[in-house]
Amino acid sequence: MEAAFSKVMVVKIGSSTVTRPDGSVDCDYLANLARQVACVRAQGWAVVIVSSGAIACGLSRLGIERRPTDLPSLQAAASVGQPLFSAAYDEAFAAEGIATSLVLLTRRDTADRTSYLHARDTLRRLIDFQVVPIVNENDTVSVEQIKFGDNDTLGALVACLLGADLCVVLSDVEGFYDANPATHPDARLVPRIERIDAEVLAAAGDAGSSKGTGGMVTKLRAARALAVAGIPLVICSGAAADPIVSVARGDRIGTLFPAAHLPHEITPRKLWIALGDSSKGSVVVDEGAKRALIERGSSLLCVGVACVEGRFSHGDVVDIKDRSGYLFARGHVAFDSDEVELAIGRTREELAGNRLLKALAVKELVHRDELVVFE
Ligand SMILES: Nc1ncnc2c1ncn2[C@@H]1O[C@H](COP(=O)(O)OP(=O)(O)O)[C@@H](O)[C@H]1O
Ligand SMILES: N[C@@H](CCC(=O)OP(=O)(O)O)C(=O)O
Repeated sequence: MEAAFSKVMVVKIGSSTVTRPDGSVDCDYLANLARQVACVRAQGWAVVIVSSGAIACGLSRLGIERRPTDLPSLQAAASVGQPLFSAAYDEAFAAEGIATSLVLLTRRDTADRTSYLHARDTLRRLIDFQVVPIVNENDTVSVEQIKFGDNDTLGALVACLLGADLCVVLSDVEGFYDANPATHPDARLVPRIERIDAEVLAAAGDAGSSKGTGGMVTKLRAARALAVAGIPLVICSGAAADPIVSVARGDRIGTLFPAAHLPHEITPRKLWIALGDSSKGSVVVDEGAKRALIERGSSLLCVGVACVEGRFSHGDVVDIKDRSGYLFARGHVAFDSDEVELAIGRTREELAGNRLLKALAVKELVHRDELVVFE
């Protein structure tokens, strides 16, 4: 089949944007969305949509006004809402002559590299078939501890998976503000963020509505992974006039997070490490280790560890933070947390001189090939 598209855009749409205040599917919004997608497709963009809203829609259909807090109720609501959503998407896009498909993913799928690559191949083939895939988390079977929970991470993951050219997050705010606008009425929109540092992260708050789940925190985490992946991200209001068409045209709306120009190459496998699985704990490192990872692209050794948080096992993904709690890297660990704790406070020589602890001195805790640095 002849390639119909030259670029790929992933559009993430939040629950508040795509549902009415009562939680039902906003069919007028979907009709407008389909028209915009048809417009950018005609300009060569393949579009993949990551849409939230199944839970809100299911609760509305079940007549449940207050969002439950227990997982089975939310999962049951998603099971009711997802087919309603899929049907509404299909109808809206069919009016533009566009076929849609449903792709439901869980962390379990994306944490496993083989399943992750299969998801990529399927999405690519759907694009070849000129279908607009509608992606969501498979909430009905997701297990709490390993849920994406928010679709911002899932959107970034899909964009990285496809090596997208652009990711757009349609939210219920105009973009990223220098403080949470829900609690700071004088907060100002920031049109462009070159680097997501600790100060920027500190300005991000939780979701402002009862429907949204991630707020700005998860959007910024997604933005960091996208930046290292070389994929620009725009966060803008889903209620703006034709936001997808505007962003595709290069209009300055919302907040742009441009792609980072890193000195080191980031492989697809590293992007999978950044986003595929949830972290099982954290490793807090000293300044020397932080510099070695960022400036020299070194592996992380146990001697650089100040403390560990949570319990993790060999092969798990962990967050890597500095002493102030600033998360700057992620990677697969080669030791269990109990083993790492044995190394804390000991010099490399002490470890090397101890028959039982020697491995902690010589083997990397996180090998550079298993490490993704967000700086
Ligand atoms: N610094 C910030 N800038 C903008 N919005 C913020 C910020 N901090 C927290 N928020 C909140 O994040 C919300 C958007 O995230 P969320 O509720 O998850 O919506 P969505 O469903 O669009 O993903 C905003 O409505 C706002 O209340
Ligand atoms: N997977 C969930 C979406 C999770 C969620 O609420 O995300 P968001 O509205 O983007 O903050 C659903 O479809 O209801």
